[in-house]
Amino acid sequence: MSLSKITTTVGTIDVGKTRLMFWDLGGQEELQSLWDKYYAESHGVIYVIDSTDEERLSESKRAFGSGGVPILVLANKQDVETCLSIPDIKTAFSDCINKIGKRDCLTQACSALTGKGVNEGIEWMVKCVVRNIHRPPRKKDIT
Ligand SMILES: Nc1nc2c(ncn2[C@@H]2O[C@H](COP(=O)(O)OP(=O)(O)OP(=O)(O)O)[C@@H](O)[C@H]2O)c(=O)[nH]1
Repeated sequence: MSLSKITTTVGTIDVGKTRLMFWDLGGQEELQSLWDKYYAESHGVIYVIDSTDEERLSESKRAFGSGGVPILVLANKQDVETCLSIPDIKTAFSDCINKIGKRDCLTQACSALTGKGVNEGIEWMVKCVVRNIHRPPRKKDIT
């Protein structure tokens, strides 16, 4: 595999007094073994789902990791008329309930094209992370 496929991009966003650092992890199956290393140091996980691609939903489901940090599912491309609705997506993910467990989880409709719904999702994540400040990620588990 070429190195450029593994490299992750990092971005930072300040929301009030909170600074969020993002790692963009590739979704390809051969990269998924690396995810656990990132999960172990993360305070939250955001899954960006393509709401127009029903076939790849099952792929996203397989990628759903277990753990204790909040999960934001951003159902992207909601501007496309034929997209899956939020109830459809929630139904598709209903068998992931065991992996979600007791942690916070939100499925938020959004469109990267128009920007709609993105802020709502990020603000929700900030609230969860700040509230969990005494519940840090599983850093000790890193091998
Ligand atoms: N209509 C619509 N198109 C979108 C939206 N978000 C992304 N796209 C389009 O979907 C295509 C893929 O977008 P990318 O941002 O390259 O997706 P990606 O998952 O980051 O792709 P990788 O480069 O493989 O990681 C592009 O043609 C985008 O313009 C959206 O909210 N609405």
